[in-house]
Amino acid sequence: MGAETAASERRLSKIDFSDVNSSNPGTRSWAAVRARVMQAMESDGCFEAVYPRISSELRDSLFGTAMKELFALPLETKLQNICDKPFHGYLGQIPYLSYESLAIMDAPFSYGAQSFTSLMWPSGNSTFCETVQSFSEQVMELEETVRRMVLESLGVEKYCVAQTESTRFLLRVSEYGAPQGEEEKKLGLVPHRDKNTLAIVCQNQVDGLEIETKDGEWIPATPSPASFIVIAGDAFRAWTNGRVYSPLHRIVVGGDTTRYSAIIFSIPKDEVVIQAPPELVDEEHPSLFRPFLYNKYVHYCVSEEGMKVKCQLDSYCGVDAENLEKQGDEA
Ligand SMILES: O=C(O)CCC(=O)C(=O)O
Ligand SMILES: [Fe+2]
Repeated sequence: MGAETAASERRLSKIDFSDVNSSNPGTRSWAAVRARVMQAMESDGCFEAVYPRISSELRDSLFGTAMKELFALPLETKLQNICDKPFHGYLGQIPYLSYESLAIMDAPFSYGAQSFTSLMWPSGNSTFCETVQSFSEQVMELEETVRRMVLESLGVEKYCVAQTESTRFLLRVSEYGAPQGEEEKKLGLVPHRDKNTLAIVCQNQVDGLEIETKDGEWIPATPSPASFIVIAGDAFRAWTNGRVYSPLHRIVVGGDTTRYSAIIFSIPKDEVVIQAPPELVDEEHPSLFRPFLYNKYVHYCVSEEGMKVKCQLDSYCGVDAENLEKQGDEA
């Protein structure tokens, strides 16, 4: 990968949520953080959120115990994590990637955490179940805070509750094996854009996530131990009529230490039509995307045709390339 991954001058915005209280969104610190969130979502579709409310003990029990126990299970047990929806089950055994990953649907809720736990450990593992559920529930709060801030910035916060009601939350836990002494860095996950609304990424203290800026520069995410990386996906880009950007990102691993990540994805329910609200479409902001069904879009993305195109959202439902180019020039 060599020069392509050379350290970049640019950094992701680092936004401190310590003084932000989601049950009190009227404060001055809320407004200040909100302005920075919107700016980052427009320019990069991504930022680092400092969020010390999630304790280091909880992170430690997730990364130090729960995930290690999970990935140490026999492959045939992990392979039981199947789902007919793309990206909703076990991923791994891909020859050129040192990557293995499991998806826990509805992890913030006890029924979700419990059904996954009993699939992996039929005789039970209550510590695993509680750790996963409690972590996911707390990260879900950060997701809702970020999403509310974006909607408020755009003057469409009245849609917040309905959007949450048509959202499901999935926790994806992943293990990226270290190249172990090999000099070259290795690809852990291919460049892609997320299809869903938002992803809140937490990692053990091993870096590897890189995000491409609009000008094609790859910037490494180097989150602090109390930070999360927030990444916007295509569904949010479409719903905001292109105000929010959905960046390409990839994982590159090096060194001797295994990287673990735990990501809460907010995902529109299958039957949800993704369509920008009328307030976000006007003369200055012509409609960029045709309305689409979320699950049909995801199936397109994994189809032979969808895998070939550079920007899946534009190809699938972009109104016209001219508007998109204009938007790119203004950015
Ligand atoms: O593991 C990470 O840090 C990010 C992985 C990712 O981009 C994904 O699962 O969509
Ligand atoms: Fe991703």
